[in-house]
Amino acid sequence: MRGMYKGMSSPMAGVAAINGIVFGVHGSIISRVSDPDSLRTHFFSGAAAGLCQGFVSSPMELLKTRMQVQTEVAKPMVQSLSTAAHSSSTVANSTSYNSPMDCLRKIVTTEGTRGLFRGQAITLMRDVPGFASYFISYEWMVRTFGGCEEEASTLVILGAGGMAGVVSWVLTYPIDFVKSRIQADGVGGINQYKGIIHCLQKSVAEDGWGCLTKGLNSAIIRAFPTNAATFVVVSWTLKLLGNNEPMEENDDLHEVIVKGKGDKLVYAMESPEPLNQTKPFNQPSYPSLNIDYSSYTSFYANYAEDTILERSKKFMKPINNAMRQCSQCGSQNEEKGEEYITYGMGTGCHCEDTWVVRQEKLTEICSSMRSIHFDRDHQNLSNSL
Ligand SMILES: NC(=[NH2+])NCCC[C@H](N)C(=O)O
Repeated sequence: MRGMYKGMSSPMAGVAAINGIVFGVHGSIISRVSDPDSLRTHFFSGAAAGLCQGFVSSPMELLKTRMQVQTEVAKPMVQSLSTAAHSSSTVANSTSYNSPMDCLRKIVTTEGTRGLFRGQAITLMRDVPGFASYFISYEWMVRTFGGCEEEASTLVILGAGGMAGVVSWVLTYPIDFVKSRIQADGVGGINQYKGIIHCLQKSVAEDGWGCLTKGLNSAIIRAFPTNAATFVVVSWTLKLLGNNEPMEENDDLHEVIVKGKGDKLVYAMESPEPLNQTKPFNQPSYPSLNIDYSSYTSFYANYAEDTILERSKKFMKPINNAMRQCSQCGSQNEEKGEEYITYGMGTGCHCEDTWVVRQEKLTEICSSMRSIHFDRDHQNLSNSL
């Protein structure tokens, strides 16, 4: 049994490093852009993640490919020569590797440092679209089948992650095939292919178009479970680290304001109507808050309402949690953040006390948002604030 896991440690370290880059780059782009929830954002941050990891995965896959082809080509040769010429430097240098490190050393000595980047361009050609399609399809599936990422069940994440891997490999497999041939070529400086196009032409001429999907089945069988597990581990880890927990109110406020969403949220929170209905801006929803809506009109005219809703949902969580239990009658309110936003601050509980606390909170939050907004953009709002 142990033999089946031989040589596992270096690929394992490699996969960890690559996934670290992939999810690190993707996640940090998502958290910095103004529309983190759009599928387009996931597409482009996936592409960027694919680009960054490509510089690590290409040399690593080169070593893997070289280690694998030597088993097919060189080992019998080495074995048959083992008594006579095992020490012969030509054979040892060009074809037989004891370990990935040994392989790396031999590539550098025979092909130079540049040799390590054989197949670099085509790896990027595979991985930029590969990871763009990976993330956009994952995101799309999670939303379609599981509501939103924070609510999606493990089963949905497993399915969406697995399918994202499959989709990305089906789309990029022919490129991967050419990449593998290019990386297997050039051992000891002898080149069969002059470049990507030449390799493609030669392969198709010799083996037919069908060769471009050779091995696709095994790639799919590998991709589903690997990527299902990857996404589950990533989402569990983020949860453990508290990424999806409602943030401290002020952190959340800060985030929202720094990203320039404060004004939108003020509106989102103060609007008692569903945001997708048109509401006359100059009618106060909460007279006690004394907000002059007339000055808001120019601001809200251009807002993408789904963005407001998405952002607000997250923002409302802490408030929601704070308000969930009515302090007067002790009843639990089950509303989701979305409802608070869509229907203003209305809840199932109409206790006077709940209402007062809620309104105080709202006033407090609105005013801190407004004062910061005021700093950012005095021309328009200064009079009303
Ligand atoms: N074609 C791609 N590169 N797709 C991205 C999927 C990457 C994923 N870690 C896998 O190896 O399955």
